[in-house]
Amino acid sequence: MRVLVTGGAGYIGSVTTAVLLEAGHAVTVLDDLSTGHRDAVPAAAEFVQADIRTAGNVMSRERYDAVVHLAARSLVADSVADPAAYWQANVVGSLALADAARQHSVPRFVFSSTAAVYGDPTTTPVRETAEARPTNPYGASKLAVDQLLDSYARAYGLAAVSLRYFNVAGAHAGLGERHARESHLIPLILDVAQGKRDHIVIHGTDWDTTDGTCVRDYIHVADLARAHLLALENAAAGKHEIYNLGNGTGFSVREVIDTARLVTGRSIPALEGPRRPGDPAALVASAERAQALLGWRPRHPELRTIVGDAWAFHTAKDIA
Ligand SMILES: NC(=O)c1ccc[n+]([C@@H]2O[C@H](COP(=O)([O-])OP(=O)(O)OC[C@H]3O[C@@H](n4cnc5c(N)ncnc54)[C@H](O)[C@@H]3O)[C@@H](O)[C@H]2O)c1
Ligand SMILES: O=c1ccn([C@@H]2O[C@H](COP(=O)(O)OP(=O)(O)O[C@H]3O[C@H](CO)[C@H](O)[C@H](O)[C@H]3O)[C@@H](O)[C@H]2O)c(=O)[nH]1
Repeated sequence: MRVLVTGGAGYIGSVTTAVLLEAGHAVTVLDDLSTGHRDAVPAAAEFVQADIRTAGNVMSRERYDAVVHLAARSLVADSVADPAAYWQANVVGSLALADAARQHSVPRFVFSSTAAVYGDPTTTPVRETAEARPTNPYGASKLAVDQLLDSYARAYGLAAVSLRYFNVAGAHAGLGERHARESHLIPLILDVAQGKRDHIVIHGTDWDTTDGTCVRDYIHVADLARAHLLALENAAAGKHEIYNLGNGTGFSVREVIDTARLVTGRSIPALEGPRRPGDPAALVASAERAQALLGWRPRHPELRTIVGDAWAFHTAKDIA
């Protein structure tokens, strides 16, 4: 397939591009480089620096079999402070992209949705049938696009898939997480291990969890990228499928810090801070649907491997 990957210069998009290329697909990356890096785009991919709202230009030059849409603004706290930017980039941008795909008869569309659409779920592990009640504009903007794709599949025959990622971490093929403004737990912990930050602040120790800190389901970025490949290959015309993607095991913030201490052999000082507004106590995926319908099986489910691969990338990027 010839695939247009939006956000392919970003963390998950670059790894997904690498995995699509490894599988023999041809890839064009469309990215405005707002948070991504030109040197993260695998050499075998074509690169176009542009906003998703202008994707029609790229589609009029070449026929695509699929769009894999990862480009977005994705910082929860940011979305609370500046919701207009999130509705604009994530909803207006995705609408323009979906309309361009429709106009240019691109049959398949795979979208990066998020566990954040579930808000603070009442049952765990979270299935796709759980009620979607996002607690911030970021999650709401992603849910709006899920709904948009659902209606486009029904009305226009689009083969659409929303992949609801839980907490993505790790590295693959020399590609990993390097955001100028980092908010994610694992890269921040590894910065502390490297001595770039003095300590990690634990956001709340009074949650209703085993050790009082928040619990999350960490998924290896290579496993997630493979899910995109399977989603593309299994997408069916006129249908919108939703898949939760995680390992089905939750780790507390303290457990993640302990794992990073083991993996890195560094002490990693941790301070206890207040809760971060908008955080749910626990988010653990049921990925049974992806396993049953896509045949997806995580190859790297161990937290130690996920943190170890992130650490290898984290240390290598300084040498390069
Ligand atoms: N990282 C996670 O744990 C996680 C979890 C759930 C969902 N997601 C979703 O996965 C996707 C990728 O996340 P990531 O962590 O790789 O983020 P990232 O910031 O590393 O990548 C996003 C990429 O999109 C590009 N981009 C942003 N707005 C654009 C626009 N208007 N036009 C063109 N390009 C644009 C950026 O330059 C960047 O390269 C996002 O949609 C995010 O919401 C991420
Ligand atoms: O310095 C930190 C950073 C994070 N945390 C805690 O670590 C856990 C993980 O936090 P992340 O910021 O790494 O990720 P989130 O769980 O906030 O992820 C949410 O936001 C992501 C986008 O940023 C994805 O969309 C994801 O699906 C959604 O659940 C949370 O309990 C958070 O409070 C800390 O204790 N200290």
